[in-house]
Amino acid sequence: MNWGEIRKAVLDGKPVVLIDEGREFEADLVYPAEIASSEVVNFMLSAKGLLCLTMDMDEALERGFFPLLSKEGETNFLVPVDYSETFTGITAEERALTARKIAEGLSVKAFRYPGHLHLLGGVGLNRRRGHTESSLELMEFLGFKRYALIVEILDEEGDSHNRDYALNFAREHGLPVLTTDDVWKEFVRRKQLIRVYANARLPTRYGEFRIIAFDNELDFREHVAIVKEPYGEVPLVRIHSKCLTGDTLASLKCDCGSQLAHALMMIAQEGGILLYMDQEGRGIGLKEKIKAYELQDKGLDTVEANDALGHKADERTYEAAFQMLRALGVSKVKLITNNPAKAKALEEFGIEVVEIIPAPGEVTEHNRPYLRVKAEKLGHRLPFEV
Ligand SMILES: Nc1nc2c(ncn2[C@@H]2O[C@H](COP(=O)(O)OP(=O)(O)OP(=O)(O)O)[C@@H](O)[C@H]2O)c(=O)[nH]1
Ligand SMILES: [Mg+2]
Ligand SMILES: [Mg+2]
Ligand SMILES: [Zn+2]
Repeated sequence: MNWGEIRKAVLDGKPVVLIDEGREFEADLVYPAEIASSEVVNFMLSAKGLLCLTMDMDEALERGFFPLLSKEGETNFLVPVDYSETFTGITAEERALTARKIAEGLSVKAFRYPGHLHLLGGVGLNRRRGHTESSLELMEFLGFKRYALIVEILDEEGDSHNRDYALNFAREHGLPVLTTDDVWKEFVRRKQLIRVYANARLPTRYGEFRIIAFDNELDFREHVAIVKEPYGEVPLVRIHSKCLTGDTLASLKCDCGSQLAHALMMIAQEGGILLYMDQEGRGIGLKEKIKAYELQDKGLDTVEANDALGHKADERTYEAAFQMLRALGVSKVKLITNNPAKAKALEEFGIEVVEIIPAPGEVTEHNRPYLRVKAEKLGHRLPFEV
């Protein structure tokens, strides 16, 4: 279903089933508060979770609603309310009325508290990837105000983490289904949160570049671009993940340092862009990478070591790389990589990968087993024998 079709279903009284795949595996029903009706609220209550109204936290505070203490990253509840002209506030009809009144933008003075409609404050999908934040973006994508009613779907046993039950529930009632990942991807496409902050000359051994730093409200990390102009309509692009040991300390355990040098040389000659991504250790961070090295010293390979530490083999994502390219006005690339996942990720966001150019790295006695594992387990296409 596209956004227009989902909007139609919603206007028809069908809440969206929003599945939190990968995070909590929870499914919530989500519905625009501004058009909440007695019927829809009554139906949502049949899902058995906690019916809440979500709104942007900043706005909730401005309007005088009271936040409850919550730990960093946890659900941000506010004191529940009833619209002042309700009787008890508990009925489906009265909760729907309270929801619509909140969506009208009335201040806290128009409500009694504590009441029967729980409130959740969203802190922005870039800061927290929960149902609360996702529901608010979803409202916006569907053309509604940023207030949603949400409720978890519990199964026969009362469990909230039953994906099949939720899908069945959706089918039975003809409800649209989305994942929080769908919402996140659309968010990344629609909202440009990375902007050029500084652009300076950077002469190097490989040639004369410019280095570009960004204001990054998407993942808040310090990625940079090293650019050689002119780079034309379809620039040569290398997305290089940080490797302190390989890039800076000349480690021979991996091929990163030599790949970086090679890419910079190519870009110096032809023009292009190197995105230097703050994604140390395939996204697990330096400390964890060194822990993984410790396990590799004991005989595990790079994938097994990540696994033993409870990490995915590769935890990188490329939303930031995509938005950096967009900030630089690039929509088509010739990508220097052996890793098909990078090309696939860019294409998902609408960047056209016109050509994939192999990224040769130096093979040493120390990195040969590592490169073999990357080819065998991580799908890398190596332009040389290992
Ligand atoms: N977790 C973990 N990360 C590693 C290990 N060895 C190298 N890395 C990291 O792997 C990443 C390699 O980045 P890239 O060279 O950009 O990516 P790639 O997947 O090799 O893909 P291409 O080089 O483009 O073919 C860097 O972040 C390194 O820090 C290891 O043994 N364990
Ligand atoms: Mg939840
Ligand atoms: Mg590499
Ligand atoms: Zn490396």
